[in-house]
Amino acid sequence: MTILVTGGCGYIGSHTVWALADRGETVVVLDNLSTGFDWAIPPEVTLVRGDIGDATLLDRIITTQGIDAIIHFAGSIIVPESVVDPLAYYYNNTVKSRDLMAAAVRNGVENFVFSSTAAVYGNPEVIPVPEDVPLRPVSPYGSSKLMTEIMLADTARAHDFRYAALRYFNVAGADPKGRTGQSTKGATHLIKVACEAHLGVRSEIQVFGTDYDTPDGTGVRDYIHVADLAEAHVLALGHLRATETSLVANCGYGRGFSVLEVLAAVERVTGAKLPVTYGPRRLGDASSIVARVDRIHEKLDWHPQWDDLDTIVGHALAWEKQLLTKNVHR
Ligand SMILES: NC(=O)c1ccc[n+]([C@@H]2O[C@H](COP(=O)([O-])OP(=O)(O)OC[C@H]3O[C@@H](n4cnc5c(N)ncnc54)[C@H](O)[C@@H]3O)[C@@H](O)[C@H]2O)c1
Ligand SMILES: O=c1ccn([C@@H]2O[C@H](COP(=O)(O)OP(=O)(O)O[C@H]3O[C@H](CO)[C@@H](O)[C@H](O)[C@H]3O)[C@@H](O)[C@H]2O)c(=O)[nH]1
Repeated sequence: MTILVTGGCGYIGSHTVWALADRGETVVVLDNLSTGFDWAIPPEVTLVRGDIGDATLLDRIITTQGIDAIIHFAGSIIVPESVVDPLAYYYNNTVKSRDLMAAAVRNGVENFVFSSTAAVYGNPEVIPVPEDVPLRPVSPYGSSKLMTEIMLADTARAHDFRYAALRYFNVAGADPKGRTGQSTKGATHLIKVACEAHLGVRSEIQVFGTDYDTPDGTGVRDYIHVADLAEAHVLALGHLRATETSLVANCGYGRGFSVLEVLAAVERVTGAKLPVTYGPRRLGDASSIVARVDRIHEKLDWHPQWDDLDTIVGHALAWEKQLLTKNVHR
């Protein structure tokens, strides 16, 4: 049984590929390296450089490699970019996910794990937000992922096909063993940007909006360590194989931190003041999103190991220092 991991050279994908390899699973990665890195995965894992929209390539990989499951990370991930160029997001995230699902159905692949997002909730009325509230995304990015979830549910009703849609909240940190991390150039994620600002890779970090309806006026998010998220994928795949039932689950810790609390954690971990400026709200940003997490604990028996903001920041910072010496963006 071989697992096809799309987007496996990216941030979350590479952590999951390492986690699968650590457990002796056989993995094939399909990645077009638009934002991923070939060195981010274990050397023994097969990498096919190509696009998830390439039906011929998908048929060839699935039939020649004996694929029984797909974990689908490949996609475009920047919320404000999706506001500026929505059709690019619907193409890469929605249209091409449809192509990948069609290849799965055509070739009899019955297990499909999908990277969904807290962005499907928009500005939820209930916080922590459970999975079964009405979904009202506030960005094309969130809509592109919701449309994929809808296609997955319809496909599972029509075919021998089951899926896990994992709704990630804010993913941060890096492999505790230092084998991979978030390496994207020009990343927009708060903890990575703050670590870059600390190391002088950026001149400053700007707080986007101080007038939200939150305790300190800045956006609140549920930050989850990427290694715990990778483990959730391993468990979700086990769930699909063992129970043959689909699952939609939030992936977070169930508690929120504001932007200012995160920046304070970075200052605590580094022992240095950050160069902070204050600006307007960013396009497409929700005010506050925190996960309700009963379901993932109950269905997957998930036991997070790294639920601590300072630990997440520490691992992110250690990786950022490695990136400086690797000089990957030269
Ligand atoms: N990072 C987060 O906080 C977060 C939160 C929620 C959901 N997600 C979702 O998780 C998934 C992975 O995100 P990430 O942070 O690792 O991003 P990433 O940009 O590091 O990884 C995406 C990977 O997919 C590849 N890719 C993109 N389009 C492709 C295509 N058409 N064909 C083949 N490969 C393609 C890229 O080269 C890259 O390796 C995405 O689907 C994203 O929407 C991320
Ligand atoms: O330089 C920065 C970067 C971010 N923020 C704020 O920090 C918070 C978190 O922002 P960011 O780290 O960019 O994450 P989100 O915009 O919340 O989106 C992430 O988390 C979503 C799930 O909630 C995923 O779907 C997206 O892919 C992923 O980019 C938000 O309030 C931002 O406004 C700043 O103030 N300054």
